[in-house]
Order: sequence, then C-alpha cells, then structure tokens
Amino acid sequence: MIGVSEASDIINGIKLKIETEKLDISETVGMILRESITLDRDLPPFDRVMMDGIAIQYDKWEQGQSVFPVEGLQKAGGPKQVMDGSGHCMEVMTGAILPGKTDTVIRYEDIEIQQQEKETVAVIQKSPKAKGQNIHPKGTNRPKGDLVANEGMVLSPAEIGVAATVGKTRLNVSRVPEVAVISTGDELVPISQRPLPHQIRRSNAYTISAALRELHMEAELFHLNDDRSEISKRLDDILKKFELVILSGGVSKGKLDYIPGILEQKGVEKLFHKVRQRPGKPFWFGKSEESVVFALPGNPVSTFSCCYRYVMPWLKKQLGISKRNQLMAQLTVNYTFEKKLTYFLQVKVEINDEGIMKATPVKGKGSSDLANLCKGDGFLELPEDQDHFKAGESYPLFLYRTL
Ligand SMILES: Nc1nc2c(c(=O)[nH]1)N[C@H]1C(S)=C(S)[C@@H](COP(=O)(O)OP(=O)(O)OC[C@H]3O[C@@H](n4cnc5c(N)ncnc54)[C@H](O)[C@@H]3O)O[C@H]1N2
Ligand code: MOO
Repeated sequence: MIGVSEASDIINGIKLKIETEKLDISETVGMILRESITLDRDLPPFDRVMMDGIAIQYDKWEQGQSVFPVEGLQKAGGPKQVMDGSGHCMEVMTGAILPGKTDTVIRYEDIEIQQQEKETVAVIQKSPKAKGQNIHPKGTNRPKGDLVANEGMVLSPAEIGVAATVGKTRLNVSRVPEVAVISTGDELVPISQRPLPHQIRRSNAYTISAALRELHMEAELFHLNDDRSEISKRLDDILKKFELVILSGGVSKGKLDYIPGILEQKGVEKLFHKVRQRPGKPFWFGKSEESVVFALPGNPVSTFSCCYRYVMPWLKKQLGISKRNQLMAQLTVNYTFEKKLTYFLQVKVEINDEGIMKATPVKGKGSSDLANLCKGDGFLELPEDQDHFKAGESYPLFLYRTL
C-alpha cells in the first residue's frame, strides 16, 4: 500500500487535455485566460476632467484675471466643445472631455458662481496650484497597445474589468472537460425519492459535482447498480465519452465491489489501489488511453476528503490555477492518532489577529458522518509517521469552504 504523497505524485504525473473555448465575458471569472489583452486605446482615452468645477486658461489667471464669464457646460459623455471667448470659462463635470482652449480645472469648492447683471461668472476664491491641475491627461495611465493581462492568468474581477474596458465581449478561456460522476450501489436511490428503511439517497454524486462547479466544471451524473453486466456495459459508453470519470463506492473488499476489476477489464490501467490514509483507504486510481479515472471510496466523508485532497488540487494544477504554496494551519489543541496512516482531521478554521490560520478539530462519528462536514471548513493532513500532534504545530490544510 502506498502513502499519501506517493499517491499524490502518481496523480500529478497524469495530464489532462485542456482545450480553449470562447465564452461570454460574464461567464469567465475564475477561469484561465487563453489570450493576451492589450489596450485598444489610450487610458484615459482623452484629457479627462477629474473634478466638477470650471475649466480656464491658466495664463489668464496668471495675468491677474479672477472673474471668468461662464460660457457653457461640458458634461461627461458630451462631445468636446471648444471655448469661444478669450478669458471665459466652461463649467465642467468629472469624467468629461476637457473643452478646447482650456488647460486647468478649478473645483466648485474653490470658486463662487455669481450672477453679475445678465452674465453668469465664476469668481476664483482659492488660487489654482498649477497649470493643468485636476486634469487626467490622455494616455497617462497606459498607452494604447499596452499589455494588461497575460495568457494563463486566472481571471479575477480586475481582469474582467480590463477586458470590458477594451471591448472584449467574449474571451478565450481554458475549456474544462465534461466529467462523468458516477455513484454505485444497490442501496442508493435518487435524491427525489423517499428511501425504504434499507436504502439511502445518493449524496456523493452531488458533493463531487458541487466541488467541480467551483472550477466551472460541469458533471453529468450517472448511477450504477451492483450488477456486473450493467456496470460493464455502461462503463464502456461512459469511458468512451468522458476524459475524466469520478466514481464513488464499490472499491473495497465487498462481494459486490466490482468496480476495480471491471475498470481493469476495460483497459483502465490501475496506477494504485489503497492508500495509507483515513478516511479513504480503498481509493483506486487509473488511466486508459482516453480517460483518467478516480474511483473514490463510497463512505461520504471518504469521498469528500479524497475529492479535496487529490481530485481538486490535481484539476487546479491541470488548469494552471494552483500557483500558491500549500496552505498550512496550526492546531489549537493536542491531538492523538496512533494508526500508521495519514489522518485527515476535520477542522474548523479561524484566522487570528496575526492572520494565522488556527484549526480546531470538529469531532464526527467517522467516515459516514457527512453531516459533520457542515460543522467544519477543511481537513488537516496529519502525517502517518507521527502519533501525537501538539497544539501550535502546523500541518497542511485542505479547505472546502471560503473563509
Ligand atoms: N473488509 C473490508 N471492508 C471494508 C474496508 C476494508 O478495507 N475491508 N474498507 C472500509 C472503508 S475504509 C471504506 S471507506 C468503505 C469503502 O467501500 P466502498 O468504496 O466499496 O463503498 P461502498 O461499500 O459502496 O459504500 C460504503 C458506504 O458509503 C455509502 N455510499 C456509497 N455511495 C454513496 C453515495 N453516492 N451517496 C451516499 N452514500 C454512499 C454506502 O451506502 C455505504 O454505507 O469500505 C469499508 N469496508
Ligand atoms: O476510508 Mo474508510 O473511509 O476509513 O471509512
């Protein structure tokens, strides 16, 4: 039986084919950009007024003029006007293009608008600091043609904003393959159905597909009963159609645990079966020419921890998302686990005043107790070569919840 890091290395050695698709910009946050974004115009694209007030010719102020007849109004969104009269001013609004024949903007707070006879005038109360003040000159953020987002970046709302400003209605992003998520077992009924006393609802497929949604991946759900010929026939079709297949259940020692045997018969090469870990020991992983197959142990917490410890980090790596270091969290209490297995301890995580992640165990009733997952935020990976884990020690953390 192999250990957790060996299992993880084997999985990480397998590559998934990632293609490119063009999507509406509003669907792309969190995806990987597959093009570079350059500016189609200067930023800002015109000399932009930065304050509501008036625009003047600075020279006139320097020559001693402090009362300026108001010639008109330059609104944001209005085409550029050109000031007509020498020594006049224009009222200007933030975001407007600077009117022609003006070069300095003075805020309303620093002037007074007065009615003198029939004329509206602006009287300057506070000296402008310099020629050109309160104007954001064309191209001073960035010039046209500047590279603003690189291929391979994870699209955050910042890149979405930049893409929108250059008029990209659609973006090229990594296409994540469609995934088959398969639950197995005669005891499982659809979640819409009322189970008989000996039955339960198929929750695992929903857990896995919800996790995949975090990566914008769509899953098609299947269910296989514990029937050799049914499993064999349906797996044929599924393996042909899907590059990534995630099963849950049917991988341990039971008489009806047919999954590993049938997968191998179908030409899916076993890369490992069983990992020195709890939960999730009977985890099976393999690969055929067309598909990568994760067969996760059926107990809901085992499926869950294998999904977050192996499947999700591997997918992030394939997509180019995981650039950060492994998260770590400090135990808040002493903990003992004496088996020679890596233990995935369910924990509630808090970030303390120094920004350090603190993990407190949330005790459940074992690997079938999926309700306990709602009390925690993630799993702490406690290494197999240690039995006693002390408060204050840090261990790798696998989060399933945004903190
Ligand atoms: N003789 C042995 N028996 C078992 C071993 C072992 O080493 N020797 N390992 C145990 C461990 S550890 C686990 S984990 C389970 C995993 O077994 P399977 O992967 O074969 O899973 P099943 O037997 O099909 O199911 C286990 C359990 O989980 C429930 N389940 C399964 N699928 C779902 C689903 N989609 N949604 C909700 N719940 C599900 C299922 O009803 C069972 O109660 O094997 C131990 N046995
Ligand atoms: O791995 Mo099993 O998950 O210990 O119940």
